[in-house]
Amino acid sequence: MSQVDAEGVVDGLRRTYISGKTKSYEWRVSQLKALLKITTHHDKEVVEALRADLKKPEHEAYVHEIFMVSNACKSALKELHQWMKPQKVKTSLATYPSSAEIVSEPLGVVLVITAWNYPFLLALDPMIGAIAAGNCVVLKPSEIAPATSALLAKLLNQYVDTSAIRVVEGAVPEMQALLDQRWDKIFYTGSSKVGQIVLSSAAKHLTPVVLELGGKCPTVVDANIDLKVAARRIISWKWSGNSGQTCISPDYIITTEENAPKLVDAIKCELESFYGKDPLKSQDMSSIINERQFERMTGLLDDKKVSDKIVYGGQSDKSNLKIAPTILLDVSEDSSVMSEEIFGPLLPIITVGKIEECYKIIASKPKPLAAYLFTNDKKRTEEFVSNVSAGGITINDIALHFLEPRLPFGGVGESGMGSYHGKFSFDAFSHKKSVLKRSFGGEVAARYPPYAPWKLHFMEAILQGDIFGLLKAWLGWSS
Ligand SMILES: NC(=O)c1ccc[n+]([C@@H]2O[C@H](COP(=O)([O-])OP(=O)(O)OC[C@H]3O[C@@H](n4cnc5c(N)ncnc54)[C@H](O)[C@@H]3O)[C@@H](O)[C@H]2O)c1
Repeated sequence: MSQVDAEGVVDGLRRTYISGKTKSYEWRVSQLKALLKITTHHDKEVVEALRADLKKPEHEAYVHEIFMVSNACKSALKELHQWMKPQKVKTSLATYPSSAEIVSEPLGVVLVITAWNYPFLLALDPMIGAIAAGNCVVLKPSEIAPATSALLAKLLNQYVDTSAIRVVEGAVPEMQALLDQRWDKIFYTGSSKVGQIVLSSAAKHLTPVVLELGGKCPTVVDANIDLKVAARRIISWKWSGNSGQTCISPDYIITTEENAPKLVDAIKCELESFYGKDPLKSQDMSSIINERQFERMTGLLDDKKVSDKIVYGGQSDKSNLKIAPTILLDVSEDSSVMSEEIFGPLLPIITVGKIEECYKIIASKPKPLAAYLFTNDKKRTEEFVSNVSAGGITINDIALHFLEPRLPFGGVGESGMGSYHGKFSFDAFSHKKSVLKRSFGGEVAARYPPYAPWKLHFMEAILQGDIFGLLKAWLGWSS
């Protein structure tokens, strides 16, 4: 796509937006229903595309992507009317007599850029918010998941109103052409490195952004818990979560020296019950997305600082781009596996004397997208929630805050800015317009010149909502 093509796409959408078509409730509902149809009429094709891109098991394709998109559509369809309603707010003495409301208005023409790891979900989930809020949208899927990118382009062209919703496939040149345009919002999911490129391009036009980035998500495992349940839940969003290629997968574990061997045994035992003795042959685990990521992952294991720390797994099969679930015990803090986001099937365990030492380790790294704690101790839970700054937290499970549509999903610090899901998606793509209405009554002479001391006292009392002060000023008393 050339610069001129990108300009053409945006100009076309801007004309549609100005026509006012996308603002109506009916248009929004029709487009959300079209997205829902994609999930119900073409689910098998989506499963096939995800298998081609990631060897994603059918179960994960449905649970982590297709059902998530259809649920988000259904909940937007159910709640849209309510979301669109102006929200009445109380007014103060300063504006008396008046009424006030917050009106949600669409932003205009928005760009949604997505990552490859959940290429169906991460494309359509933000789009649901953008459409519900009444915007025109360009979707740029990830070229690194080409089968899903092509399917999204085909299905969206077939189902949605292409005068308002467009898909632009491609890689860096297409991204650059798109980023050179003026947008009313950019919603980006991906790495921090590209997030910086997006943010600096957006700055040229003062375009607001949502950045959904990654980071190293810590998982703290306390003593005296049900280790079998904890192990199963950790596995479910580490290896069963796209082979660890998930932004909210546990990146590393912190536990006590005493607890570590028991935890390792529990994870090993559950891994074997899930994937058998030769996990490389299991059909229930995704592959690594491509050779570049495969080499990066095996490179992390070849690091001298970690190669003798493998206590489970470590096998790989380049021809199938598979890496076995791998546990590393007591890796050094300055190894690459502990300094960069792993985003794959390796799980380092850091041991400490006392569990409270976890706070220092977590705080020594950039703020993560998610943090997890397994404990039976209520005080420890409160302490963790108060001490750990993260995009979101789940206690005694992994990633479940992501599934809860009434919770905002997003990062903090280096893990991102802004949030979405449910009503938060609608809000992410809306401007909250303040509207105050008055009649011609309620004139107050103190507002206007010629100014006088009593007028100043009067205005001070009005702005502070001080009725007694108002009376004093009115009657000419000074304090
Ligand atoms: N917060 C979340 O919801 C979330 C979800 C999934 C992934 N992630 C994060 O995303 C990262 C992995 O995703 P990724 O590798 O697809 O990200 P990426 O940043 O490489 O790619 C994302 C998008 O940026 C484009 N892009 C790539 N290089 C570019 C460049 N030089 N200039 C302009 N555009 C470019 C790609 O075409 C793609 O559409 C991980 O860090 C992960 O934690 C975050």
